[in-house]
Amino acid sequence: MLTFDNRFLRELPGDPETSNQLRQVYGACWSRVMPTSVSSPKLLAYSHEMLEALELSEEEIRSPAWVDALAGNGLMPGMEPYAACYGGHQFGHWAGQLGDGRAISLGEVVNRQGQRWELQLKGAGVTPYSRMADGRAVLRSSVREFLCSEAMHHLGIPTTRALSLVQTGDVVIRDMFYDGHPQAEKGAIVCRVSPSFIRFGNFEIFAMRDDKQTLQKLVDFTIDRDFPELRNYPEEERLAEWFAIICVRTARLIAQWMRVGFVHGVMNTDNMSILGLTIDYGPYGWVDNFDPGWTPNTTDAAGRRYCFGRQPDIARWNLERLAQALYTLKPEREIYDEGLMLYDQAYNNEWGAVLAAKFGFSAWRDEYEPLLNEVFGLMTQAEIDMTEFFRKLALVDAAQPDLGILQSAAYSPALWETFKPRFSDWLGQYAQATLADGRDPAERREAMNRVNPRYVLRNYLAQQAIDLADTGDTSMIEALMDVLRKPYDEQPGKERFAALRPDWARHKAGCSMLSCSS
Ligand SMILES: Nc1ncnc2c1ncn2[C@@H]1O[C@H](COP(=O)(O)OP(=O)(O)OP(=O)(O)O)[C@@H](O)[C@H]1O
Ligand SMILES: [Mg+2]
Repeated sequence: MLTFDNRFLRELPGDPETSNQLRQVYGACWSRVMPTSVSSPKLLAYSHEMLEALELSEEEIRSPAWVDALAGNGLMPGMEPYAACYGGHQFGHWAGQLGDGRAISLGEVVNRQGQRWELQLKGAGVTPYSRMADGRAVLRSSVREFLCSEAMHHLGIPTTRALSLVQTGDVVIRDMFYDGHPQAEKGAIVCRVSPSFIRFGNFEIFAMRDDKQTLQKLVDFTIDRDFPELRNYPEEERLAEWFAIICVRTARLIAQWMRVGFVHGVMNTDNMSILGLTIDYGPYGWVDNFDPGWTPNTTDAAGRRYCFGRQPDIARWNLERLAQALYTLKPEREIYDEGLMLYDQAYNNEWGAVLAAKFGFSAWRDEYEPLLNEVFGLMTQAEIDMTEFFRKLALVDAAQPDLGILQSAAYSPALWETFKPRFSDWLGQYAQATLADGRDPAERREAMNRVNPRYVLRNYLAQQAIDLADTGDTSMIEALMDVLRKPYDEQPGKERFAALRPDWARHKAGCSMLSCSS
């Protein structure tokens, strides 16, 4: 049996109304709301690692009572469902009240080690924050959220987690491309888990409404619950230090996304975690052929606001919005200028370290910059697979560099032929720099393989798992969970999960273009 300690609900002001009727909620951080029941829940998958963290057994999670709870059909003792109130800047514009429109928190579990894990259903029915939508999620987007949450964790990237994936037995109507062709899809619910689901937007909403009292309460609460290192910090300096920590954590997060080629797809401020975790796996994607301009999100295709290469700038822009909100409490510009400067610094340091590690250098040196810019440009023009390129680069012998090793990362034989001479020049310079660095070759290779994953959740792989799951076959979900558990290991026999995007997937929906309709 789990121990619940629902601090968010207990310590923060709430909405007195308990119906799920659509409304603007003022002066409250949450609204109590019951999940809407579903017709025939079926547990499709669960995370063993998350079970362990929660101290739950497989037997328990498979039990009818737990499956019901994970589907929104019942509650386990201690659960007190609620939806949080938040706002957000979407695509650069203030969007007003958003809130958990289809996410419903069940409560905060504290395990025997004292770790706090909030459980949250995504797709559990309408809440006061559902706006025009149905509170539900489709199987395809739920499979993607479930798999990627755990894959990111195994890659060592800060993220919200996923405990379970449940099919509801009900259909959900979605117009996937917003082109007037709505279709019935299978409904599903993911149970997400995180120490905190608080977003930048939770603070913004109160600042925008000039509700300083609630904002102050939320800030104090967040620091106390989620930033215990600041509890004994002198009160006058606490807010500044807190903002600085958020900036640094965000910088680290984004540098890690860039390291593995993860593109979030919708970096609105309501999708930015105060803890610097990856949150909201919607129209995200993994870079196949390296391209800083690539965005997986069809809604973003024209402006490319959230494309791969802009993520560091967008994160900073989002931090500026958080600063703006906190300014209403403490109007001292220096606090925020200092924090944002720390963001720039932390990002540059972290990114330098990431680049050095990816290319196998013992440390970052500014003189590497032109060399790396050159190869990034070549990779973009020649359509080179990012993941494969870095794994193969580790095999290059700096004493006798052989360009042939890298060829398997090329999508187009014709482009490879065209760019071969330039790659060859580049490889010569890179080999020189590697020799000058003087690292032991075996150590270099091993270190590179610890930061350059062999296996990532390639978009087409997730789509294959979805297509099978849609027929009732969850074997590929299992297979992917298994291989992505050790993303940096070679895993003989699993090579197919490292294969480059096949041609059929190049422009297929779900494989290179993702819709926000989920
Ligand atoms: N089907 C839906 N029903 C109700 N509200 C929705 C639905 N889809 C999205 N929303 C709400 O729209 C807002 C923005 O959507 P966004 O796509 O960022 O979120 P999301 O994918 O639902 O969730 P989260 O950020 O919780 O992972 C949020 O307030 C979200 O709760
Ligand atoms: Mg969201």
